[in-house]
Amino acid sequence: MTVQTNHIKGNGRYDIVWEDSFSELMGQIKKLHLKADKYCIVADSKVARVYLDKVKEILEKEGLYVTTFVFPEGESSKNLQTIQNIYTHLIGEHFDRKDILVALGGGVTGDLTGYAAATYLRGIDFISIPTTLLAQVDSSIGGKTGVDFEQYKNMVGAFYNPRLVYMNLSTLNTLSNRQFACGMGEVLKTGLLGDDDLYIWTINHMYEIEERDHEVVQELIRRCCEIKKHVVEQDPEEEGMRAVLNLGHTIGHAIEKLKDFDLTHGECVALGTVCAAEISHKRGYLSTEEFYEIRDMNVGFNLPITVDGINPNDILEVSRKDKKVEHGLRRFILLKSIGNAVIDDTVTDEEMLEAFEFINGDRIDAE
Ligand SMILES: NC(=O)c1ccc[n+]([C@@H]2O[C@H](COP(=O)([O-])OP(=O)(O)OC[C@H]3O[C@@H](n4cnc5c(N)ncnc54)[C@H](O)[C@@H]3O)[C@@H](O)[C@H]2O)c1
Ligand SMILES: O=C(O)C(=O)C[C@@H](O)[C@H](O)[C@H](O)COP(=O)(O)O
Ligand SMILES: [Zn+2]
Repeated sequence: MTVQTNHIKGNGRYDIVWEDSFSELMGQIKKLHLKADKYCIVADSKVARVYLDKVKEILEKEGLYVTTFVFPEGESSKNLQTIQNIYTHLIGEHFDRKDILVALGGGVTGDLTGYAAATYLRGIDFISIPTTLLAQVDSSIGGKTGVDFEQYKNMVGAFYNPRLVYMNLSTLNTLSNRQFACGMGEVLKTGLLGDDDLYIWTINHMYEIEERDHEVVQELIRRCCEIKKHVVEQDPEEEGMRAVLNLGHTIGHAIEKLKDFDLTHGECVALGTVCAAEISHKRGYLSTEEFYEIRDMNVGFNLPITVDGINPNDILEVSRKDKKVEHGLRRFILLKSIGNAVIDDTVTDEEMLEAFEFINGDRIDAE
């Protein structure tokens, strides 16, 4: 599948390749006719232990010079300090504008590597090898790169596309159940915002997904990629409708920050999606059955339905600093129906507080 986003600075066109091993990686890279002398593979400490040597060996077999940059795993590394460390490494290795970064890992690695690629020497090429479900269904596509700043999510970044997205689906075999569930948070979001058929198909295949049935997971990833491609090709730099991909993220990002990144991104998105569905239900867009089904799907896919230790007023405060705030108004993503998300800037503080109460574990525990 090829993503075509012509008017993004950098490279707007790239192939997304799904394979079950790394065996086709070099062939795909050769197709790009890159003029690089050097490759730097960026990976977090956990992914490095499992996959770094394999990918390095594949590149080195072609006589390429390969260096590696490994950072401590986790969201707490997604910051400007790690970006600076990448620059220092690249300068030390004399990387020039023809040389290549390779993001090997999950969304954190992709966001960091993409941003380093967008900014080092005003932009060098990068290749993405996503290894988490979340990265394969969402973050490796669409060119959003960046880092957190003062723990505010993705506050600094750039739209910058890779030259190639190479998915080796067998890497999911080593993913923990919690990280697999994290990816499911974005999968459920994707169906809800853009494809009711995918949403229903996902529910109907809950058992096979839980078992990580190869065929089913492969189809799941392809379908999510199709939807994301469709959205980002229409609005590559989020001037309008791309914001629907942010379903669940207004409250989700606030929870992520307020919980000091103890919850995964996908868990927070899943909680935020319940809140968005609650507001959509109160407004009469979703039926009571639809709302409760959305909430209960979190349970079905090992995602939370409550969070504790958060002052609801802090949700309001943090979400006022959301990137989607325009002219002081929060832009919220609501569900007009299953599979049809809309941007709405009329959601009030009261609606948000009421929705949060639905997932507020402190309140629910006290009952
Ligand atoms: N750019 C985008 O469009 C976009 C979209 C969605 C999310 N994101 C960002 O992505 C990040 C979340 O991504 P994530 O959930 O992949 O987190 P992550 O990159 O931190 O990976 C999660 C964990 O899984 C481990 N891991 C990765 N691949 C593995 C494998 N194959 N086997 C075993 N362990 C493996 C990692 O070491 C890490 O501990 C957040 O920062 C979020 O903001 C970005
Ligand atoms: O690609 C997009 O656009 C998305 O919104 C996908 C989200 O899942 C992702 O978490 C993204 O990083 C959020 O973007 P942000 O601009 O709200 O930080
Ligand atoms: Zn997300």
